[in-house]
Amino acid sequence: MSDPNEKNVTEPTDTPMAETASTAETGPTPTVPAQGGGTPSGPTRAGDADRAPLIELRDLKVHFPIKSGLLFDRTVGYVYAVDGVSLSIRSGETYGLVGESGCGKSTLGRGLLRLVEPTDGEIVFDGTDLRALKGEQMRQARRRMQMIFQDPLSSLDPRQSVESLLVEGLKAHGLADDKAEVRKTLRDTLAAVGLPASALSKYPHEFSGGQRQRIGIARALVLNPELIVADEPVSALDVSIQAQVLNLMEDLQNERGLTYLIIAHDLAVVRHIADTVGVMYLGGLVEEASSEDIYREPMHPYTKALMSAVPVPDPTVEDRRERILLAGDLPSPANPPSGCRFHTRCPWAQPTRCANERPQLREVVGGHRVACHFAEEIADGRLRPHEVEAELVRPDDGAAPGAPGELIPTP
Ligand SMILES: Nc1ncnc2c1ncn2[C@@H]1O[C@H](COP(=O)(O)OP(=O)(O)OP(=O)(O)O)[C@@H](O)[C@H]1O
Repeated sequence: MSDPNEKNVTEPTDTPMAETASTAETGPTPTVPAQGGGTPSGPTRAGDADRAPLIELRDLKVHFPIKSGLLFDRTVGYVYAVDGVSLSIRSGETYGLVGESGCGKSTLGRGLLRLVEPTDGEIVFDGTDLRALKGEQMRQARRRMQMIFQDPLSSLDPRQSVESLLVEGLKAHGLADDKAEVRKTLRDTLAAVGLPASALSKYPHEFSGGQRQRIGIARALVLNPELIVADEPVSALDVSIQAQVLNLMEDLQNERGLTYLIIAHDLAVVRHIADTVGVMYLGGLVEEASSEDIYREPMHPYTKALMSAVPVPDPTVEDRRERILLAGDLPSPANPPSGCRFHTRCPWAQPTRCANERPQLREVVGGHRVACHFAEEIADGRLRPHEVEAELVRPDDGAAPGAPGELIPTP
């Protein structure tokens, strides 16, 4: 094992090292055998509606108890981090989950993998209810579902070499007995993420941010999973490096038929990589559609607000488009608003119904699901926005972004 402080490494760059690696280090997939069915072979194109769901969440809830008392032995309430989410991800699909910080995205990803124990609901993975699995069965299932974390430096133990980081997972699943095979798997996995075999003897701090994330991806990949949950996989990276890592993820998906749940607060990150996008607000899914549909015509007021905050490269379009500026913070998930959770910030909220009745996620137009009582009326302009706590800036009203614009009273 090499000395972690040894400085005989070339200056890290984010250019994939595969470009300099020998051809022997590129190409083949890991040799760890797949267990169980469900892995599509060869390239897959998501958007293929005929494909069976690889994973389905049914009314998933993750509530964290709030403890009080001297010994923290009294439960005085709950943080409703995920509060009744149903979604399904087809094999080979990329599902992008977006929403403001604190809306429950990470908890959903961790709950799906049972890294936090759900309070209620079902997680059906390749036809099996994961919540019914125990011990060894759950361990076997977990090999098929891996996670990539946001900050590779904090998720990788700095005292472990890359080899040790990668072997760890294989050992945990009893797949590290055949030394020659392990060696080959590690080299192949590194090559797949664009790193040379020489990286095995190095330590995380010897790599740049993009390369560390490649190690994080290799760590997930070494077990030859079918589903990868990537929690903010590029948000710690420079913008120029983000595209490289996202392209790598896309290539790996095409080569291995991977299914992704990609969690991101940045809409631009999921726009090009996701087939389906789900928008979360305060523990619930408020909108879900194909990436194309949701970016072309967001229907839920919250999604409209999120989208309107993303700058458009064309200055003419940028100057003319409508901005919905959400005022106020996300309400506490320990004390969520009644009825529609967004009604306290919604410029289209209507008296009584929005405050009293929680809207279900329902199909409003083909494949486009929206949790809003008034989605149709908002879409066709029958309902106009008004000022509640949000401010609407209309084009041509001379108002600078951030200033209140012309307000249209509710009829
Ligand atoms: N272990 C925990 N115990 C108590 N509350 C928690 C725990 N984990 C998360 N929460 C709370 O659950 C809510 C949702 O958090 P979560 O991290 O899932 O949101 P997020 O959308 O992923 O945001 P971020 O991008 O900031 O992580 C937050 O209010 C958070 O404080």
